[in-house]
This record gives sequence, C-alpha cells and structure tokens, in this order.
Amino acid sequence: MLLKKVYTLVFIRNDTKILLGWKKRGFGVNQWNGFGGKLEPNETIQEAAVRELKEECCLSVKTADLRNIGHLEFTFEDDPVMMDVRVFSTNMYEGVPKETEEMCPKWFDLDRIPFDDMWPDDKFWFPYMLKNKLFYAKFHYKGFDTILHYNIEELESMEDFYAKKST
Ligand SMILES: Nc1ncnc2c1[nH]c(=O)n2[C@H]1C[C@H](O)[C@@H](COP(=O)(O)OP(=O)(O)OP(=O)(O)O)O1
Repeated sequence: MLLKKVYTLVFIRNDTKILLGWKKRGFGVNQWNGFGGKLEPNETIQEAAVRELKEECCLSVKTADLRNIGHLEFTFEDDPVMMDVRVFSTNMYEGVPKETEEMCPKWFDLDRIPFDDMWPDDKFWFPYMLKNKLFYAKFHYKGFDTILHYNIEELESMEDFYAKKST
C-alpha cells in the first residue's frame, strides 16, 4: 500500500516569463523548479503554498490569487511513499524575488525553459501549464533520473477531478 505525502508547487508567471528557483539543498538539489514543499501541521494546502513561496524566494501571494492548475503524483521503485504534488500558478504577487538559503530565483522566457537542468518529468507536463491547460500526471521513477512509465491527461476542472478522486 502507498503512503501519500502532499506537497505544493507554485509558479509565478506572466505571458512571457516564468520565475524558477535553483534548489540549493535537499530534495531536487541543483535543479530549477517552482517553489514549494511539504505541509506543516494544521495548514491548508493553499496556506502551505503561500508560506513556502515566501520562505523560498521572499514573494507574497494571497491564497485567493493562487490558481490550482494541476496534480502530479510521483512514485519510486521500492519506495512505499507516493508524492502528491498540488501545482499552483499566479501572476499576482508582492515583493521582489530574493535568494534565500534554499533557492536562488531567476526569470526565464517561456520559450527558454532550462529543461536539461530540471526534473526529467517537467518537460512532459510544462507544455500543459504553458498552454493554460489543467493536467493530471503520474510518473514512476527508478532512482531520481529514470522515468519507467508515466501517464498524463488534460482535465476540464480541478474541482471535478478532486471530487471524483475522493469518492
Ligand atoms: N519530479 C518533480 N517534478 C517537479 N517538482 C517536483 C518533483 N518532485 C518534487 O518533490 N517536486 C517539488 C515538490 C515540492 O515543491 C518540492 C520538494 O519539496 P521539499 O523541498 O522536499 O519540501 P520542503 O518542505 O521545502 O523541504 P525541507 O524544508 O524540509 O527541506 O519539489
């Protein structure tokens, strides 16, 4: 049986650029990614997303301005934990991105995303995000570099997706 662990992943973007952070430590170190992490006790997923963004690059967002745009599930060979990652996007934020102990933020043109220095799965689902499509994707890894199999689908509505998932 898989044990589920929930994570957040936030992308700040506009029509031409996206903010990514170079992970300086921990899981996914030395790669570009969005901003996010695990939930703390008694925190909603949106509250965790806001907190992690602030902690990792000093930007402030309101929970109401976060749009849930996708759901990712990661499993790993011989590991009973499934990572359940809730993906959010917004272009409404306050502050200026700043380097922290965990991440070094940088803006990228949408047509110059550094996929070679990102998680291998990102190249599969970023195109959905960049076309403003909602998505649900599952990746099964051997180690952290090899995707053994994956599935990705476009969703009509995140609310309907989670309603169906909980039944
Ligand atoms: N494969 C893949 N693609 C894209 N994004 C991710 C992955 N795997 C991932 O874990 N992620 C995302 C999900 C989260 O946003 C981070 C990982 O969070 P992590 O840094 O481990 O959580 P924190 O709570 O910040 O960790 P510590 O502060 O305890 O170190 O990457």
